Amino acid sequence: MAVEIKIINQSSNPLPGYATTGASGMDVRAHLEAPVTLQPLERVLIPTGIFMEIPGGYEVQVRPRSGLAVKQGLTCLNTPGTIDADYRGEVKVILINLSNEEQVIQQGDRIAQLVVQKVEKAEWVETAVLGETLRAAGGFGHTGKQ
Ligand SMILES: O=c1ccn([C@H]2C[C@H](O)[C@@H](COP(=O)(O)OP(=O)(O)OP(=O)(O)O)O2)c(=O)[nH]1
Ligand SMILES: [Mg+2]
Repeated sequence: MAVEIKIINQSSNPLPGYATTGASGMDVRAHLEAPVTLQPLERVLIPTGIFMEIPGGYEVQVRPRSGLAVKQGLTCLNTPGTIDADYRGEVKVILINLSNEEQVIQQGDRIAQLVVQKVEKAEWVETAVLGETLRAAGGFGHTGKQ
């Protein structure tokens, strides 16, 4: 499926891109004038230098990269981040350091991945009665119990 995304890259970074032909997400890079250091449990808003025009009916999700998570304890705090189709500001990534050591983000580091998704819009239809199911109101780990 082809989705047109307009990206204005103000940095010297390459455009976000799929690392392999089968990749779901395009890796996106930090756009920094100086390295950013995160103390344990510190969160920071990292600019990417990119702005985009997402077609109506789509969104872009900002997701963490597993390599950063397992090696450095860095993840996106609000995962998946939502880039709305009508957003024209700079895409930013909220990173948090969940390791117990200081972590440094350098200019050009691949900090997250962008996934283009179709968005369905729903309308509420008010009703007094909901359809019955076996699960009913059970949730939050209620299955599999004796
Ligand atoms: O990881 C993210 C999440 C959001 N945004 C930008 C694009 C998005 O369209 C806008 C608003 O995001 P969201 O709806 O998640 O935040 P909010 O707290 O509800 O803010 P708003 O009231 O502006 O919608 O912020 C990012 O750049 N990165
Ligand atoms: Mg919002």
